[in-house]
Amino acid sequence: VQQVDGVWPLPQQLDQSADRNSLSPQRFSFTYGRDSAAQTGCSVLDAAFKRYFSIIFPDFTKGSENGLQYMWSEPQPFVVSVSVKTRGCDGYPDEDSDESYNLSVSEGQAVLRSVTVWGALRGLESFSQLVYQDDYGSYFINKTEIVDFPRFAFRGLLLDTSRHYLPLHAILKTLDAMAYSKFNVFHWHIVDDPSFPYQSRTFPDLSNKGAFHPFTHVYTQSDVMRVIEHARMRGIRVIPEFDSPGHTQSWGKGQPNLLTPCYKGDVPSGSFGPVDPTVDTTYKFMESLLKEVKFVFPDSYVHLGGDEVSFACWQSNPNVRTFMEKMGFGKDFTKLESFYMESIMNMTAALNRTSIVWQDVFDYHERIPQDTVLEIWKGETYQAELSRMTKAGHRVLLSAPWYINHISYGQDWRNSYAVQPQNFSGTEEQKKLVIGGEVAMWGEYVDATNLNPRLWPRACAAAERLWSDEEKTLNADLAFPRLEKFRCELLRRGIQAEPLFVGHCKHEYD
Ligand SMILES: CC(=O)N[C@H]1NC[C@H](CO)[C@H](O)[C@@H]1O
Repeated sequence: VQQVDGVWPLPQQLDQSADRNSLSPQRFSFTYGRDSAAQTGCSVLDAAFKRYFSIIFPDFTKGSENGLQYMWSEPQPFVVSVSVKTRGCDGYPDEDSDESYNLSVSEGQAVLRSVTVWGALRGLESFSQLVYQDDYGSYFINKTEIVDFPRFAFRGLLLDTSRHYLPLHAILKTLDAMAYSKFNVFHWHIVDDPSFPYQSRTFPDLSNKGAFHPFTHVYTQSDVMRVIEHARMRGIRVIPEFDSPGHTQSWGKGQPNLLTPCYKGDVPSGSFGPVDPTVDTTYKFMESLLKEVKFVFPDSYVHLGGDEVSFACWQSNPNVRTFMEKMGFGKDFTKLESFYMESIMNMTAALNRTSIVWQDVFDYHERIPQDTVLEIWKGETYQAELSRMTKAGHRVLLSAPWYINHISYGQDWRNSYAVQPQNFSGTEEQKKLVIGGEVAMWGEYVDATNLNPRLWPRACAAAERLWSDEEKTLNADLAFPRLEKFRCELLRRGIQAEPLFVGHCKHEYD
């Protein structure tokens, strides 16, 4: 059995030898190193030990001697000893979490050392990918040395639960698959024009009237807490996005007088536009909503949106025009958008949260708090945008070339793989302001029936770009066999990942 270079994304340093050890589930265990700051009782790692045991040995349940019969030798014990420098088992991963780890696999044992439990999770994932089976089902692992850490700190994946509702299990399964590729941020684009599935405790009518259905197509507070905890156990941050002032049609169903009434001539047309930025009630509403978001979502970042605001409705409304005059904005509606966005970014800062906004906010030359992160999504000229934004001293996230809701025939993972997020004209300081990137799976044509095959393994290409060393991962042809193997591993783990090209897997999806 020739073992293909075994870990996706590629570790910074991976040395594998041909020496192989047999493993037997009966004699395999994860333990805490004597010098580990985390010991039994560490919620994140106790759960990870169980989870990875069943990932590695899916057909074996502890204590059932009906495991694989050994014809020729008494199984050797194999112990994985995990040592973590700082405890922090009950907290949340954040932008500064150290995810580095070292893994040394030798005869009968593996030693995994990391600074935090989040790094230990990354090491356990790599360890799990090193184990393989021969045709008789016996388990093996080769002698291996790994020194690893992520190239970028922010490695995100966006799901849109407004264009189509995604059942909770689909979100949890996506978090599982994200962890397999070492993604560490779940960008939950939770509401938008078509539906408002988030069940707000402050404004219950938002989902009562704005969801596709008030009972079956909502995320209750306990659903949201389950997502956050499931993510935490995998070292994944959850960053919610409440996108405004555009993309808010569903908000108007449950919150009267929030949206701008559009006019036809000098009478309301009956349709509504972006949030009405001219009335105080709007800012009172947004402040209450953001206060709730702060208490429900522990991450110190919140995404405020700010994309695709159409000015036509504002323009048609006489009250808005009066407001523009009063404020001295003249006919420039980007000034009105800026006024609104600056207000809610300042509200967010006052709530001790850092905001992320789409690039439109920057493109409108708005006054943006220096620590606000800008997310690039417009495909045409993202390199120029990277230069402009980092020149202005902002941290940026690159998503534009990773809008994988766009599909085509053939191996389009190669386009994602070819992206170089720091390949733009700028100083080294500017390059450092690229904190990472994000794969987007917008939901116009996606729901639980096609989410997984559309996401996986195509998202894995960006995962390697965001984790691995740039120089060692320049060649998609060299990556292909590794990604093919990883795709088969995803199938074995129950992720319905579509094929990259012609071929087969030992464990086909069933
Ligand atoms: C920031 C952003 O991407 N805004 C919109 N742009 C097109 C997308 C589909 O590709 C979605 O409709 C999304 O809501």
